[in-house]
Amino acid sequence: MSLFTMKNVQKTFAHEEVEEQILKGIDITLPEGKITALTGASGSGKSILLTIAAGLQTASGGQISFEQQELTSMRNEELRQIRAKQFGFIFQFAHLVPFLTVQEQLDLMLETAESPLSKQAQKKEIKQVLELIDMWKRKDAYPASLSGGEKQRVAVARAIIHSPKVLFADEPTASLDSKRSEEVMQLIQKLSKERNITVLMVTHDTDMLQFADHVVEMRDGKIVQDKIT
Ligand SMILES: Nc1ncnc2c1ncn2[C@@H]1O[C@H](COP(=O)(O)OP(=O)(O)OP(=O)(O)O)[C@@H](O)[C@H]1O
Repeated sequence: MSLFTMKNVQKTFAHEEVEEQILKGIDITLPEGKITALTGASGSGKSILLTIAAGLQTASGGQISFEQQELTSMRNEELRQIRAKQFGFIFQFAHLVPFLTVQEQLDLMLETAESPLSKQAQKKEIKQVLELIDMWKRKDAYPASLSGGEKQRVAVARAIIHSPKVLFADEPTASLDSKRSEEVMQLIQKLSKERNITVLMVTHDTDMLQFADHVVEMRDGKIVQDKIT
């Protein structure tokens, strides 16, 4: 049994009397501990699929299973617990909390995820992760004083500090230049390998596909290519 699978996922939106099918039966299995990139033309349904997979939006049909649990038939509270503890999120913009320091951003994440670690172990983990992303020296800095690349590195650290099993990333490099984009992707790749995190990432940037182990191309709400690289 795979860690995370989607079967015949559908999404329909109703505009006035007309129904529009945005996702037309998507089947994807995420290889465990690897990076799956979801790519394809604008409007093909990539972001909708990512938000549905992450339990942030409901599907109109189909099944999504994580560790043999059916996310699509789960109650809201159960789903919220899984999202908070087992999933991590990165978006196009870092969305750091402006009045918290770098270190406090990670503290807050551990608290939100109800980390089972002792306070001392949490401190150690934060230090280790900030060293890993080369931001320990900026631990007391506020987001306003960080560069775009630094902010996104902190966002990556925040997304994995609670050791999620699955990381969902929606265009994580879209706000960065090509050098910073590569740095952020190298970081995601390294963390995914070291911590056995399964990653589902939406990207329209073909240069970022070199970091993926599995590439799924979408067109018009369907999968047109599914390739393990
Ligand atoms: N709430 C909604 N109601 C109706 N249609 C929607 C809604 N949300 C998204 N859509 C439509 O669903 C389609 C797929 O959107 P989605 O954001 O998933 O595309 P995408 O492949 O991620 O595109 P991009 O690369 O431009 O971000 C689009 O045509 C969009 O307009």
